[in-house]
Amino acid sequence: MQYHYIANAAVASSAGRTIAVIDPSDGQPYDEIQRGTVEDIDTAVRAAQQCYDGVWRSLAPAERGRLLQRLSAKITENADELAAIEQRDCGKPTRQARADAAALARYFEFYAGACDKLHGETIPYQEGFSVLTWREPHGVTGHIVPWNYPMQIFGRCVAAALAAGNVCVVKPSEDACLSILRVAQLAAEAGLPAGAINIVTGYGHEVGDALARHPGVRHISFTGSPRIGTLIQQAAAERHCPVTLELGGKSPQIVFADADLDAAVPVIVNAIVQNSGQTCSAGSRLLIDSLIYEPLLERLAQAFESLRVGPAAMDLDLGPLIRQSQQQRVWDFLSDAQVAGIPLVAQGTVVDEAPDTGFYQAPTLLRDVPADHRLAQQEVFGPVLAAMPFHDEDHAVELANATPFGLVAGVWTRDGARQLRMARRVASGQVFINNYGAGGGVELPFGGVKSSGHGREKGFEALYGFTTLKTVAIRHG
Ligand SMILES: NC(=O)C1=CN([C@@H]2O[C@H](COP(=O)(O)OP(=O)(O)OC[C@H]3O[C@@H](n4cnc5c(N)ncnc54)[C@H](O)[C@@H]3O)[C@@H](O)[C@H]2O)C=CC1
Ligand SMILES: O=Cc1ccc(S(=O)(=O)O)cc1
Repeated sequence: MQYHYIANAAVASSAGRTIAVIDPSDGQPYDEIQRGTVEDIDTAVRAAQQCYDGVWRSLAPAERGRLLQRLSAKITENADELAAIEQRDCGKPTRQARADAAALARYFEFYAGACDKLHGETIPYQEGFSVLTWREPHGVTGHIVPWNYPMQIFGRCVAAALAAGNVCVVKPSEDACLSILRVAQLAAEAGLPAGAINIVTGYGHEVGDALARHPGVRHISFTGSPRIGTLIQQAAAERHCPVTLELGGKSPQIVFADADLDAAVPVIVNAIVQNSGQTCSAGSRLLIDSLIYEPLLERLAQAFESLRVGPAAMDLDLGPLIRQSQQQRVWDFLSDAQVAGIPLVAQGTVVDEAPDTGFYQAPTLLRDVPADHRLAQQEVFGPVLAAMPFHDEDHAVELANATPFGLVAGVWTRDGARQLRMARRVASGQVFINNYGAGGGVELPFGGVKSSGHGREKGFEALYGFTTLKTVAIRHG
């Protein structure tokens, strides 16, 4: 049985109700989490505020940094255990689960080093004045985390919020929260004071909504679907609370005829199969120069056909999807493709060892997908790559920008001038030239434009979102 983690202690739901934890590799329940309540959120926010007022706000930034560094070391010491928890909870192949644990440690390491480097400015103003700015924390920050990368997304927002001097209340996904509960225990072992990190589990419409509405929460960071992002922003707007929204995308990989295809093919494949396509920054649209359309599709077909899907512990190319409804969502997209006559180029294989009760989906390559079809417009959040041809650079830009989203783009060309032109013209928060990273390194600011959200996570930039700027104007004499 798992409990909320509030003020460095395990706490049961005030309603005494629980939710089953399902292993996506076989669809069977194996644990229970607390089904939190509005009262549980209130308890957590109060604990956080007490920590902020009592200890956290008066800690020297360098001391905050030491605590975060200690937590990073604890995560590294316990990385195998954390990876094993995440693997079973989310269905991640071993390599991915280990990479996520390493990234979590790296978030705390990076932001530990940033605590004492976040400063304001002095501003030349008028004779007789000194003007300075201070970057002040919001206080209690709320974090609503999805199920696709629980450790990584927890790390990227909570480490930055703490580094900026805030305390955190976290609502992980009801579909995957076990690793986050364990990290909160490690934080206590690392010496973080009671109330600095508080975790309340439960359903989004119950505890997520309560967190977004709580008057004591002064900033919300949310990663998830555009529909829920809108609800969060509306709830926060009631009390003018700032929000950071990371809402996924329909990110294009744009391949010109002069591209190095040997380099591009494995990266294009990985960008859609990593985490079974359940990645906000998945490269889910493939725009191909018509001059190389057929040969590139042939190479990709071979690559897709070699991919194997199976139980997470088998550490194959792909594990299962997170839950049955996500599997159904992918099936619905694929059956729409069939009805629309969109050609299926290639699929990988679900291995015989995969139980029928698990949530498996073979990676699928589709071609000639019309730019206005929902497969080219909406996030599938599964391993489905939609390819389409373009005839020149303007057409490539037009297609790249023809969705409601704008999170990440990949551009493959050897032409230096075109690299820069494309980077300017594509509407997205990140552009990768001749590479593609699922969000890139910890150092690189990450976030979207249009329906992909607003605000930036990661890098130094994230710290600005977790602070508010105070201007102090002193008149002398
Ligand atoms: N950008 C990203 O990384 C993610 C995008 N998605 C997209 O969303 C689709 C649906 O997945 P879901 O799990 O349903 O995403 P979701 O947006 O419902 O869930 C994300 C988080 O929000 C919480 N939540 C749900 N309703 C809420 C509410 N009314 N108030 C406050 N919090 C709430 C959930 O409990 C979870 O912690 C996916 O197929 C994918 O397209 C989902 C997860 C992550
Ligand atoms: O799903 C969105 C997502 C998850 C992880 C990352 S990264 O690992 O920080 O690159 C980026 C986007």
